[in-house]
Amino acid sequence: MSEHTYDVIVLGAGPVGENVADRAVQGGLSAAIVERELVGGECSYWACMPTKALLRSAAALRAARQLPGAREAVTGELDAAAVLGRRDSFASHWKDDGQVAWLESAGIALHRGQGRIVAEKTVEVTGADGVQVTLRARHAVVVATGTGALVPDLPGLREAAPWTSREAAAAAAVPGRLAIIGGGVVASEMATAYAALGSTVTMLARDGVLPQAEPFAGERVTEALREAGVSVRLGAEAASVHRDETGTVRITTADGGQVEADEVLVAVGRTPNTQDIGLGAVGLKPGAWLTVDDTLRVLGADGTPVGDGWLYAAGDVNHRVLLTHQGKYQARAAGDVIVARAKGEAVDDGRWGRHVATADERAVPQVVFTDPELASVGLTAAAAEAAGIRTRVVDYDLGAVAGSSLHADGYRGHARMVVDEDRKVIVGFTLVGPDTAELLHAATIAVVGEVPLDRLWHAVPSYPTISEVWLRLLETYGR
Ligand SMILES: Cc1cc2nc3c(=O)[nH]c(=O)nc-3n(C[C@H](O)[C@H](O)[C@H](O)COP(=O)(O)OP(=O)(O)OC[C@H]3O[C@@H](n4cnc5c(N)ncnc54)[C@H](O)[C@@H]3O)c2cc1C
Ligand SMILES: NC(=O)c1ccc[n+]([C@@H]2O[C@H](COP(=O)([O-])OP(=O)(O)OC[C@H]3O[C@@H](n4cnc5c(N)ncnc54)[C@H](O)[C@@H]3O)[C@@H](O)[C@H]2O)c1
Repeated sequence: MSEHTYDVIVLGAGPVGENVADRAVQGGLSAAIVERELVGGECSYWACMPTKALLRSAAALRAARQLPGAREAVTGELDAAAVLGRRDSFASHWKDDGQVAWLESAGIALHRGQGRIVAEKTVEVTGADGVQVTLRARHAVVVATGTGALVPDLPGLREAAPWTSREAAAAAAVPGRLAIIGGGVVASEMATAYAALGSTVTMLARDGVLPQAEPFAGERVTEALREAGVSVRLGAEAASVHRDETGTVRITTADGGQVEADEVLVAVGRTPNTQDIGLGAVGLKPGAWLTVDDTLRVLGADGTPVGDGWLYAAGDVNHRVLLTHQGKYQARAAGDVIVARAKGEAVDDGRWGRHVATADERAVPQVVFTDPELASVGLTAAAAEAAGIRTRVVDYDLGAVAGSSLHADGYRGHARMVVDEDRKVIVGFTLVGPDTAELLHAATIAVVGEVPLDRLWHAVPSYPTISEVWLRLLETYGR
């Protein structure tokens, strides 16, 4: 068995693993990455990129149809085959040559195969051909193995060969009827996409639509999905699933109802890829989420770093935030702190320090690419109150802003800012409305920068943009 030694070994070449390795190399260390499927991970081939490609053309068509002049120029229907074709190219046709070339240019070694931790700072890689290689780390091993779709133990579900987010993202054809179990982010985005592509979509949203968001956002998205022809069944719970010999899937709901479909998508959350990575060798439970400290070191059952602190976990697998951008943010902190510790340099682990992922706690931005989009950062009003913050909630009708009415006829949307009354800073901001995604970063800066409200009066939004909602919210709050 061949052996190699590197300063840092990263398990998983998703967006997070790639970024940890890159930071380590940029800091002067050597790094290797282990990948069992495609370099680029879930995000590139089965998640962020292909799903957003599935959604984008329909959003552009809707935008054109809301404007006289443009509307008349758009006479046809959405070309589903062309959308799927564009999606294929955004998934790089499920080939990772481009990302492998990037790894090479970044000076990161690649070992293909399943990586398992077999001892302290030691990883064994088993290639598809069964050949094993041993990798030893001088300083750190980083687990960035991400997640897979959670398939619940519903009678008949597995036998019915359900779609997970992977099949929904990579489908070669649009099913006539699509049933979706779940009401979260994947369910809402895929209901939006497939309804636009021509499927008859039924959504069984047991816990509501986008229940983690501000309630007005979930309500508006529900309304829009229904306007788009989706049957949204709030509170409906799938009890059993059966696919018959003709291929038709029948879902029986807890209240005895039935839904028929050609495919059923299960979108009820994620499970960590930690089942077969050797966690038992370091006293951790296989299949569990990895708990980390603020510098992303994995903690054992006693709450202290595993070993002398050589094991790190970043991205989805640590369950802090399951978003690519936030995982990459953790990766920058983890890569840099590994370098600092390796060189004996000071660790900057205070709040908002270089080596911690402080924003994970209360300043996470997210865009849900439904139509209308939901863009949010920080805490909802309910979460802020639950955290003991004395809040004031300020709402504004996004459609009443001059820039919105210019943007699209009949523009509908809503904005909310949640103010910490003791500190007079914004702790949460939510926008729901067409094309709000690109407005979000201003709010992220305000939340992370803890910009005082009285200073925000001097941040003047351009006229006539949708961003003028900032001024309207401040006026509603009062000076
Ligand atoms: C349908 C869908 C859409 C999404 N859209 C967005 C979006 O628009 N924006 C956003 O920010 N987030 C989105 N997300 C979330 C995003 O995909 C994840 O947060 C992100 O992929 C996490 O990156 P990661 O590197 O931690 O893990 P992953 O991307 O899952 O990468 C982990 C890698 O590790 C490899 N691996 C696992 N185990 C081993 C092992 N033992 N040995 C070797 N290799 C291993 C895997 O093959 C994989 O390549 C979406 C998720 C889904 C499901
Ligand atoms: N645009 C984006 O940022 C984007 C897009 C897609 C996914 N993601 C991320 O990927 C992750 C996974 O998304 P997801 O939609 O699978 O998870 P999720 O946590 O967003 O939603 C899962 C939903 O399923 C419900 N649920 C759980 N068990 C159920 C059951 N047995 N029956 C019916 N409903 C059940 C939950 O109440 C929840 O609302 C999320 O953390 C999300 O942030 C992000």
